Amino acid sequence: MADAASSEASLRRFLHGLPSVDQVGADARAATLATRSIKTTAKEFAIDLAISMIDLTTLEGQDTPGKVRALCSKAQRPDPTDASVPQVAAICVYPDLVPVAKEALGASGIKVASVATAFPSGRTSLAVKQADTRDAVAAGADEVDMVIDRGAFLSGRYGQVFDEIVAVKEACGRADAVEGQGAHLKVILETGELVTYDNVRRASWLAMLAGADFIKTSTGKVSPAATLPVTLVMLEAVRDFRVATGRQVGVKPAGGIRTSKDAIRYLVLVNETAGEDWLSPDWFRIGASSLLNDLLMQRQKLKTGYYAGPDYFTLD
Ligand SMILES: O=C[C@H](O)COP(=O)(O)O
Repeated sequence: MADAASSEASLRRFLHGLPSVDQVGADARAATLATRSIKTTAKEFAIDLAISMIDLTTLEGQDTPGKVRALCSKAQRPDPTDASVPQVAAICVYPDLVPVAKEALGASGIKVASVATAFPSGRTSLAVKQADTRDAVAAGADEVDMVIDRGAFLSGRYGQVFDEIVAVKEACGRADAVEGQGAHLKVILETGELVTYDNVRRASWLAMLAGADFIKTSTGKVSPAATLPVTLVMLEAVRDFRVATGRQVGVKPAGGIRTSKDAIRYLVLVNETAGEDWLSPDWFRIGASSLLNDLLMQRQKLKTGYYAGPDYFTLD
């Protein structure tokens, strides 16, 4: 395994030596798991678990400190009338808004995740990507969501992608942290641009070999974003990577996940593919800008028997 990362040629040999993904099989398995029904009690549990796994995201050019502060209050008390609703896992913002989120979240325990490395395209020099990352971490980001260079990956320049991830991981280190305790690094594969499931599997392994703490499907800016079959392939990769190396890596589908039904399908997929060890916000996140309200509505329906309607909750 250590050999795999030692040179461009061995990296290529290793990645192309991974078993091919059975695309029809992956699609069929994801579709079958998506039809699995769960009991009401399990649904209540699943909704709260899904809320606790959300990276509540705003990544718009028009974002303002005020919007981020509102999102941070929502992250801490998703339903102000019901203190039993769990808080979300993290707030995900652009780097310049990290200080605002950090201050608003205080000691809540909610993480601040920052996109970096010229998100969403990733098209800039490595020096600028590292500076972008260092800035976000210096401003207090607990987690960094970087994008890989899809152009380099699709051209087969795996060593370049590997080295960039290693360099960004280094930039995640904090001056005041013990070695190995910098910001957590989520590596966005942008699977909607990777063309094949084999590429998704290779990119997952490449990112993990280079030191990713999480692998993430998408920026949310490219279609298709997260899908169940692609997430299935990534969950198989983290499962197999742990068997091979003993190191556990998390998974984050992001983009286009808007309903409780979708969120629960992802949880079933995690349970059936990687296993229970991944069913926690430490190892599975859902990147979403507008999923939370639907989860709150379904939660209230389960508890009271009626829907409160979207106007009852503050905007996502
Ligand atoms: O990382 C999260 C995505 O950017 C959010 O995408 P979404 O707006 O489709 O939920």
